[in-house]
Amino acid sequence: MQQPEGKHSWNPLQLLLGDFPELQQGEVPFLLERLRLFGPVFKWKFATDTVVAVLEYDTIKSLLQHDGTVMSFWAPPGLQAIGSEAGNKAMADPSARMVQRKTLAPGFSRQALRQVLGKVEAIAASHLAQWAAAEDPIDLAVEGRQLAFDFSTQLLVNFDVPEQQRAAVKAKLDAMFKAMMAPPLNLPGTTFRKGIEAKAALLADIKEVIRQADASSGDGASAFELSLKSHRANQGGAELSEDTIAESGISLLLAGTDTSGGGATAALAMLAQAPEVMQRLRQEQQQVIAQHGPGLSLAAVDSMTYAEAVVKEALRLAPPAGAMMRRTLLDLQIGGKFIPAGSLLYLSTFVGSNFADTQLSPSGLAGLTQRPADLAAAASAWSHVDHSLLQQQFKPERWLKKSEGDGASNVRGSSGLLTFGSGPHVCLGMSLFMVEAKVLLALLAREYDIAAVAPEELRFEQLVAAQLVGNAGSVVRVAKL
Ligand code: HEM
Repeated sequence: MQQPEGKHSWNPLQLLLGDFPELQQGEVPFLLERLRLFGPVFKWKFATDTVVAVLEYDTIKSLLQHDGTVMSFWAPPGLQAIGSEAGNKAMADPSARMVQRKTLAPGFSRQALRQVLGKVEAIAASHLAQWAAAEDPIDLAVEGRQLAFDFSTQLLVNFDVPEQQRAAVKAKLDAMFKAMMAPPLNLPGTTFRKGIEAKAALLADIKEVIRQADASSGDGASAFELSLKSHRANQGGAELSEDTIAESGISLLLAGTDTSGGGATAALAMLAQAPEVMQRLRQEQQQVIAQHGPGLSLAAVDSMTYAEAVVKEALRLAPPAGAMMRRTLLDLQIGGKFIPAGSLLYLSTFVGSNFADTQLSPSGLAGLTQRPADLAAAASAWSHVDHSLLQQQFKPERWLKKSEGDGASNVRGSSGLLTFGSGPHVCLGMSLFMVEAKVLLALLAREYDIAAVAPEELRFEQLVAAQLVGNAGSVVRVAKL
């Protein structure tokens, strides 16, 4: 059977600095150009490894349903080197990964969500009030991350960082995040070394939180504490080391902070240039209040189907995690190509999701590959998601059932979003993020208005994850109604 084709070039200097040169041209043109040349399954070079890229929605979705059986998790060397022993074991061994997931799950249950709902509302309300009180327009790229930092530290590990220490704790998380993506060169001054040092300092901070939690009544309601209880129960009462516990808290912070920040930024940025969507959000809130009263109960949040559609649509167009990496455990045939066991897979959920859209092409990616001119046009249009593309593409209705959606097209049903992954390892924090984002949008729609200062400059770059860029483009005003 045919092997996947592909060619690549890479520059060792850039590799040392932690860059992936081909992606610097923009992820979408790069991937779509190779799609044109080699089809939706092809080889390319990701750092020092050869990777098989898979771009097609149905193939990605179906592979993810067999996660842990036909493929296992894979992380860049920097992440492995900075990760914990337990985390690395879980990455390499699918059954250990599943045990880890089951241990964490109680922290993300409905009961856990109900317990943190009041905190979610208080954090969202305080950020909205600060934004509205600001004299100057606010920079969403910064503010979305600040908001996510508060959500993460307070909801995930109950780590209520004093105002004057926030910048320092955030800098530690940022340094760790950068190190995970950098080559693992443990030399003075390297990005990697800075991450190792930041991790040691953060571990000490989190251990202090654990000591305080253990000394208190012990009925804290963070995802971390609930997971910890289940962790201890699974160990049959055996004591876990403080290091293991603290590492687990750090993993939650890493998994949930930048992702949520990117998601919140994307949703707010898109709303800031879509007054008709804000209008519809307000109408939904009037119905929610009529049905559930003014309080934001979990039932009220569940009933916000339009707000949920807005969040999904923002995550489709500007995904905070645009691809997933795996190592194949068996010889596989993917898209007619032979992929031997042990190969690395790069599953582009961004391309998979966006080019499955029937509005873009009647038969999704397959239709595009048959018409090279369309493919070139798509590559150029999607090299970055900007104001004009958002105007055409930002259609939350596509996530509603046909009866609710004013006849708009439906992307592979409302479960079609690939931004949180899919299958046995779908994002564990998905429901928590949805609650955070829906509460934020509900409060925004009820009490405020948001508008971009220069909507035409709004732009998301797609470089593995989507990022809001451009000064004027990321600046918005939030005003009390
Ligand atoms: C917009 C926000 C978020 C996005 C886009 C996102 C995306 C993802 C994706 C794509 C995966 C699958 C990764 C893979 O299998 O390769 C994942 C897994 C995971 N996410 Fe999220 N995430 C978000 C928020 C959160 C939050 C708030 C948490 C809370 C801690 C979280 C915790 C996790 C965990 C623990 C996993 C691993 C699940 C497993 O391995 O079984 N995520 N996330």
